[in-house]
Amino acid sequence: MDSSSHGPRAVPWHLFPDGAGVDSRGELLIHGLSVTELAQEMATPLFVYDEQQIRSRFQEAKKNFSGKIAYAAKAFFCKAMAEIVADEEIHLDAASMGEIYVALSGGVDPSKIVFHGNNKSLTELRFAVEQKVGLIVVDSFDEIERLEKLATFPLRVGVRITPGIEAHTHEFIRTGQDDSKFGFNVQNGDAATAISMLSRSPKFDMIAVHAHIGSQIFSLSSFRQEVEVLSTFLAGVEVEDVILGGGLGVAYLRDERAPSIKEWVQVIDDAGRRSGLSKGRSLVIEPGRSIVATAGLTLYEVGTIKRIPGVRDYISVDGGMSDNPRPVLYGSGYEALAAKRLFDSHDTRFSVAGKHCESGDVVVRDAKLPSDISVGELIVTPVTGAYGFSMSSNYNKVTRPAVIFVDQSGYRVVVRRETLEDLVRNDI
Ligand SMILES: Cc1ncc(COP(=O)(O)O)c(C=O)c1O
Ligand SMILES: N[C@@H](CCCC[NH3+])C(=O)O
Repeated sequence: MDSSSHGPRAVPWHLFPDGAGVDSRGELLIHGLSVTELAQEMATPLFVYDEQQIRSRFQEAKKNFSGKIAYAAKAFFCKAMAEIVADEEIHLDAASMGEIYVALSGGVDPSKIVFHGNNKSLTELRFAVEQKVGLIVVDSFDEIERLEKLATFPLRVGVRITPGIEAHTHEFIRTGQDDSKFGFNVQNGDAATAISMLSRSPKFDMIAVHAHIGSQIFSLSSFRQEVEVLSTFLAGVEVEDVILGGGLGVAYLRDERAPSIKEWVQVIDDAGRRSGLSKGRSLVIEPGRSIVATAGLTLYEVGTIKRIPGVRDYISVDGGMSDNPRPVLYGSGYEALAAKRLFDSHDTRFSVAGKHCESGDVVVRDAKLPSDISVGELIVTPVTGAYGFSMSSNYNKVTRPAVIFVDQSGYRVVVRRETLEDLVRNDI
């Protein structure tokens, strides 16, 4: 038996929330609550978040960064999350009217909301103006026309620019390069034109410039480069805020290590000072994934096991691409572990499949699990806190899982599990 594949030291703790622990038999605990108990009371699949960890990631950012922090709602959002954002006095990056609505429902101060989107409709823009959203980041010439119709007093706006930076990440989640649907290109002069149009118009107060180079980025030098490029581009341009987007990567796999939020913001601060970008301006960051990814995990139950000798062994769980589409969309990797016996040897290869009518519906293509994994066992996939629940669907009319927040005082349901009635609620 491979001795490195079992025992407490073989558990990839860096992929689990800070509040994770284990009992003497190797069962996963979250703030002392056993996963068996949670699964029995709440059923599976279940999204479990360590609420304290979400708060402590915000605090880490606030403590170490000289500028402002806007949480990117797209990574994970619901009323309870909006309440944390409000409570921690964090700004909010909203990418739709829906995200603004949820933010307001959770008590986020509208003046702290930054509204993004490459195709904001007139209805969405009107809603944002009526709700007195703090900043609208203009993404296109068409949007300038739309906003001119709405502005009855000088509107606080920013300009999203595409600085031409190729960040090292999956091509679908890269956004800073010239070939992008987002923002005004620096290269062809559109960015400068948009800035001067908005600065000259009496309808607008052009107070910010925004760029975002992509997501799941491990190399801090990409962010340093972003700051330097912006500093050159903005020489002589007067703005209050320079918004640098989000994008810090997180470890999903056993052997991966990502920079911490502290390391990330220190690089940005340092580059801001050295390049002069932060002189007389506030820098703003918009982290999403790095705040919530590791705080969340998913519990599944094994339903069937299919062994195909010489080919592959499958275990199928009670969720899949409807609660985590990332493996299908981006080929993203996750770890899967037997949640009630983390110390057992995880040395046998299985494909953890979902329950959807789709061969590609895989949660983990090559998971290492105990050889005697059995029907009814609980499987945990860590690091599902970002872009899992937020990108979930009802494919095959599967109901979305519940979401619970756990802290030292116990757990609370923040999103209830969808019911069958929910599936026909909007049908006429
Ligand atoms: C404009 C903007 N800001 C912030 C984010 C959040 O990025 P991440 O979750 O990678 O931190 C995104 C998504 O990538 C984005 O498009
Ligand atoms: N949804 C992507 C990230 C997109 C970032 C949004 N701009 C992911 O799961 O990795």
